[in-house]
Amino acid sequence: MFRIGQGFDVHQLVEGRPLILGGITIPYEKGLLGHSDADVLLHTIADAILGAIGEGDIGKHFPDTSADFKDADSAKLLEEVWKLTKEKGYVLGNLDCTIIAQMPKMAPYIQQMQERIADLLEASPDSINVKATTTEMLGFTGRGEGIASQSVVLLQAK
Ligand SMILES: Nc1ccn([C@@H]2O[C@H](COP(=O)(O)O)[C@@H](O)[C@H]2O)c(=O)n1
Ligand SMILES: C[C@@]1(CO)OP(=O)(O)OP(=O)(O)OC[C@H]1O
Repeated sequence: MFRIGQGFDVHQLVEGRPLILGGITIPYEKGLLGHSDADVLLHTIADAILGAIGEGDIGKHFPDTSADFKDADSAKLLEEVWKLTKEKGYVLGNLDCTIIAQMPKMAPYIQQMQERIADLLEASPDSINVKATTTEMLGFTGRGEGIASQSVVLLQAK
C-alpha cells in the first residue's frame, strides 16, 4: 500500500539569525525566524511525512507553545517523525521538495541538503530531490521577506 503526503510552510527572513535550510547552514545576511531554528524545508518534509501516515502535523507533535521546542534543531524533530513512521511500518519511496526564495541562490547547496536529508531519513540520496525557484520578484518571497517551501512524499507499507 502506498501513502502520499504534502507539506507547505513559510518563515520570515530577519537579520541576526543564521539561515538553516535542509539541515545545513547557508551563508546569508539574514536567517529565518521561528520558535525552532525555523528550517522551513525540514518542516515541510516533516509535515508531508506526518500527512502520509495520518498523524496530523508538526505543530501537533512539537507545539510552538512548548518551551521544549524553543530553538529546537529541526533535524532532531524530523528524526522523531521518521522514527514514528518506521514504527508504523512504512519505508520511503521518494521525496520531492521545492524551496521558494528570491535569495540566496540555493543551487550550490542543493546536493549537501539532499545528502543531509537522506541521512536523517536513512534513505538513499537518489530518493531525495530538492529544488529551488524564485517568484520572479513577486510577493513576499520575491521581496525577500520570507522563504516558503513545499514537499511531497511517497511512502510504502512494508
Ligand atoms: N533561490 C533560488 C532560486 C532559484 N534557483 C535556481 O535558479 C533557477 C531559475 O529560477 P527561476 O525562479 O527563475 O525559475 C531554478 O530552477 C533553480 O535552479 C536557485 O538556485 N536558488
Ligand atoms: C517547529 C515549531 C516548534 O518549535 O515551531 P516553529 O519554528 O515556529 O515552526 P512552525 O512551522 O511555525 O510550526 C511548528 C512548530 O511547532
